[in-house]
Amino acid sequence: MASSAGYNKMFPVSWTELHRDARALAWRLADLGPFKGLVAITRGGLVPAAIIARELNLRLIDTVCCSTYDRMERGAKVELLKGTSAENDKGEGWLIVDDLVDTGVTARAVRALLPKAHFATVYAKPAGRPTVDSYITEVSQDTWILFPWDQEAVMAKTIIELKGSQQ
Ligand SMILES: O=P(O)(O)OC[C@H]1O[C@H](OP(=O)(O)OP(=O)(O)O)[C@H](O)[C@@H]1O
Ligand code: HPA
Ligand SMILES: [Mg+2]
Repeated sequence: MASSAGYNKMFPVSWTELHRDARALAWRLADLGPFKGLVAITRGGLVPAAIIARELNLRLIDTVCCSTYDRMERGAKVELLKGTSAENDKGEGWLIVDDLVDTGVTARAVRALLPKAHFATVYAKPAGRPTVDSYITEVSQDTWILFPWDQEAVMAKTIIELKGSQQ
């Protein structure tokens, strides 16, 4: 059964902010390498991975393909759709990149495949924080991080309309 984690705040992230935060993560990772290559966790890890690979001059990029959430609903388990050749050496010397860690279930599943890799996310929530090695920005557990690829421009409600809908 799917479970909803009770998100009641939105933290919208723009393309510019995501680029800045991914570059800040790359600065931190630059002192921890060199890495053999980078494993991006699809799909959310793909954009930060491209930015970080550029900054660290990594050309060897692989993916672990998995699916945990359907929109804002968490599924019963992490579905692993594709692994990586980095598993041959348990991920030693590899960098894993994802957009965020929330509950940590995705990170734990990928760590089981690549226990020796360095796991980095741009954003982290408290429950998942212990499962990653590096991150840049922490947000509270009841916050949904709204990535730029999940946003569209719409006409905002006025304050009077918003107040009216609360009455
Ligand atoms: O810490 P967790 O509770 O496991 O949540 C974090 C994971 O959930 C999201 O992926 P999602 O399954 O939504 O797929 P997507 O990357 O394709 O959007 C996000 O990109 C992380 O990979
Ligand atoms: O806060 C989030 N934002 C986007 N995707 C997610 N997947 C788990 N938590 C989140
Ligand atoms: Mg993901």
